[in-house]
Amino acid sequence: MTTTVDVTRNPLWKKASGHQQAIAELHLRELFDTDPKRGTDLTVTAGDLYVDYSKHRVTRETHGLLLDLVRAAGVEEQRDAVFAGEHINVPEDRAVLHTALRERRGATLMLDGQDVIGDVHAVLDRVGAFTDRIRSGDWRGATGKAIETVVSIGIGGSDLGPAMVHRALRHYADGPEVRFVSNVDPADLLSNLTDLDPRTTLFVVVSKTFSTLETMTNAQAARRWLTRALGEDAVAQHFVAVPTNVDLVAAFGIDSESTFGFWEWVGGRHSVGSAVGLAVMAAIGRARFADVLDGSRRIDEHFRTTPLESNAPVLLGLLGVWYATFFGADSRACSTTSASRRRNTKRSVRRSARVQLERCRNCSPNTWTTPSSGSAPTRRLCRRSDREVEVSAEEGQ
Ligand SMILES: O=P(O)(O)OC[C@H]1O[C@H](O)[C@H](O)[C@@H](O)[C@@H]1O
Repeated sequence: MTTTVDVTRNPLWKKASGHQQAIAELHLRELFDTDPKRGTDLTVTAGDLYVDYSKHRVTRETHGLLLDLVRAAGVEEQRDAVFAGEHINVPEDRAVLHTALRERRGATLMLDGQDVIGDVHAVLDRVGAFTDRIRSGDWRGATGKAIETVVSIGIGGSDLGPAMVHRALRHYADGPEVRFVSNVDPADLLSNLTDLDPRTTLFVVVSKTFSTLETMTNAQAARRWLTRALGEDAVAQHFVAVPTNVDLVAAFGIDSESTFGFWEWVGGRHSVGSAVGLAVMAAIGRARFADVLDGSRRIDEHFRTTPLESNAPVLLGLLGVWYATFFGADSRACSTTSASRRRNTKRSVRRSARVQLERCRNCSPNTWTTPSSGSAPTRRLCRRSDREVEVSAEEGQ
């Protein structure tokens, strides 16, 4: 059973707050002058990732203090509870097992009497076989034409994961074109359909409940667009479903053979490793999709087994808490490096902490990301915000 600890009542919290006040005005240059080895020591590796947090506003003392807080908060126990399939989603009384989606074939994890890993691979195999058929042109639409475009309809957790992964991996895409529709404003669907041919279009309706208003409204509109051109019988060849609630799918007219389930114990964007990622698999192929799952598993293993001191997800999470809560930086800008990004960093680093918080007000900052460091929104955020902004840089290719 997992318990929640109010770490803000721990004396360590006050200590961290005092420490923040002591170092808040220090320039990064001073931090390097007093600790020249921080550039190599305040770094960790996780799989292929090299994480350098030496340019952040932390010292070795900050590192130690924050890790003490992590231990006091019981993060290690909570982490182990995640991997063990305990019901850490307390309000919904559910396990949170996205890690099971990338477990190796043959591993075992029993959840409520059911072998979760066996189920995961059975569905991945079906999705793989289906997307192979789409990619090879073996799966035909109602008029006998191969599928050229896959339109994934979903919202929230049933859209964000696949849309993000597809965007990140678009340079590996060698299958049908993939588009994502989530907005209930009909303009979103219509603008995506306007240049498509119903004869070569396949819709993937992704919805855990298969009853979300936005998704079902868009799915019904897409169905009308298709059946107006090809007739009711075409639905079976042009629609597939990714639900947990299989019963509602049949009523929509989607075949059970074209229904790829997922589970109550996975939620949000992390479900992309399941059948929710079907459109991504269609775009990049099952082998590359398996590579994504392998990489995710390596990070899971790192998170599960690496001591907290050099545990990348823990340290990056702590940086978020450090800035958001102790510096009052309620926004985080992530950007690739370049001269203009460096200017933003300097400006942000110069900015002194304006808000001192005694208690956790905002443990999770808003994250602003941009593929190009020259991006106007991030620049504007840094220049106009009267709050601290955490700037993290990702080295461009
Ligand atoms: O997958 P669905 O049941 O269609 O739900 C899709 C989304 O609906 C809402 O936006 C919820 O806030 C999200 O948490 C959920 O991911």
